[in-house]
Amino acid sequence: MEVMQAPLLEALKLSHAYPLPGSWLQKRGVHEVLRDVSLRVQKGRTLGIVGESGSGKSTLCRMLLKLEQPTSGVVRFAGDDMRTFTAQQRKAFHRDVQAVFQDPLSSLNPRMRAASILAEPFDASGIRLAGDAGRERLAELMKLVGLDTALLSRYPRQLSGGQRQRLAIARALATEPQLIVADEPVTALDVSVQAQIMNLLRDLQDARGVSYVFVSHNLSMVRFLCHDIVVLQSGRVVERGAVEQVFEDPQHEYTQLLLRATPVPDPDAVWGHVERPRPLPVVCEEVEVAPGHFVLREGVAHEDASFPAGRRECHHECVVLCAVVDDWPAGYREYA
Ligand SMILES: Nc1ncnc2c1ncn2[C@@H]1O[C@H](COP(=O)(O)OP(=O)(O)OP(=O)(O)O)[C@@H](O)[C@H]1O
Repeated sequence: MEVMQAPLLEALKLSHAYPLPGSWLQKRGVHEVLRDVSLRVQKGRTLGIVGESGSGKSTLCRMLLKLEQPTSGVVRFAGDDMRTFTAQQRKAFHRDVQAVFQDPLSSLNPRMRAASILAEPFDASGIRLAGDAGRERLAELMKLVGLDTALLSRYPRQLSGGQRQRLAIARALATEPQLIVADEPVTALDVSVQAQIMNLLRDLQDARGVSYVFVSHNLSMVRFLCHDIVVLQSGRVVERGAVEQVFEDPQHEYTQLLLRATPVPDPDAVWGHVERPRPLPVVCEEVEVAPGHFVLREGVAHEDASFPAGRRECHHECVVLCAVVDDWPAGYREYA
């Protein structure tokens, strides 16, 4: 049985398909990106989403952030179905759920100084920041993410990559959100800065009880930060459960493959080998192999009109993470 604590955010059987080029008029052909994805984010906990490039992680994040509509399925925040949000619920949602993306240069307005970037979420929530109290609030945010207040007058391009991502995190924290969806927040950073940002995220969670959805290719980081994990292959959840349980006893061969490709601090290990996962069977069903630990297994065939006719296997280019770990920073062992 799954732990029955009311989730902060819940996705139920989310599917998403993009129309193939030229298909609007002809009404045929879709690129199915996600299929029947279910997940839960608990209060004060972190859910990791992993999977190869193109498996649908960012699309899933956009749907959780209400930036994109699923083709079918439901997302609930604090028990409320996003499809039927009132204007007031929508406003509260955009205050309570924030995002941090991979590339802060493209997510931060290049024409705004750091102070205006941090003040923006307050404006959007109708909170007036003025005078000393306003300056103090911005200084508090900067301090929270370990940035010097002198940087408030800088433009994003005048900050280092690590400083920019700290600023993006500060902006996400401005409205005191309950959930931050972080889509590969450290991937674009120098490896030595990655550990600092990972520690910052964890400290912020300890201090503020914020929940995270954390997307990463790096399973060591997922193990460091996340409590629960969802493994995506070709847009389907092949395994989900508590991080420790899934890492200690991975049941799906794709999860096993990802874990084999994860760097471990073993100087004798040979890295750089790429293993390709087998395509998912056409018919699958989710099985609970241990309490709260779910695995996608080959299921019994049945007619499914919504599935593109003739499709037999995943059409993504499935390339598994290839870990080249010559230059791991000294802090790496903290993740292991
Ligand atoms: N707007 C779009 N229109 C059509 N196809 C799209 C669109 N956005 C994404 N896709 C396709 O959906 C699939 C999933 O993309 P997505 O970006 O969600 O994957 P991902 O797991 O986040 O990949 P990565 O790890 O490389 O960021 C890909 O095949 C991608 O080409």
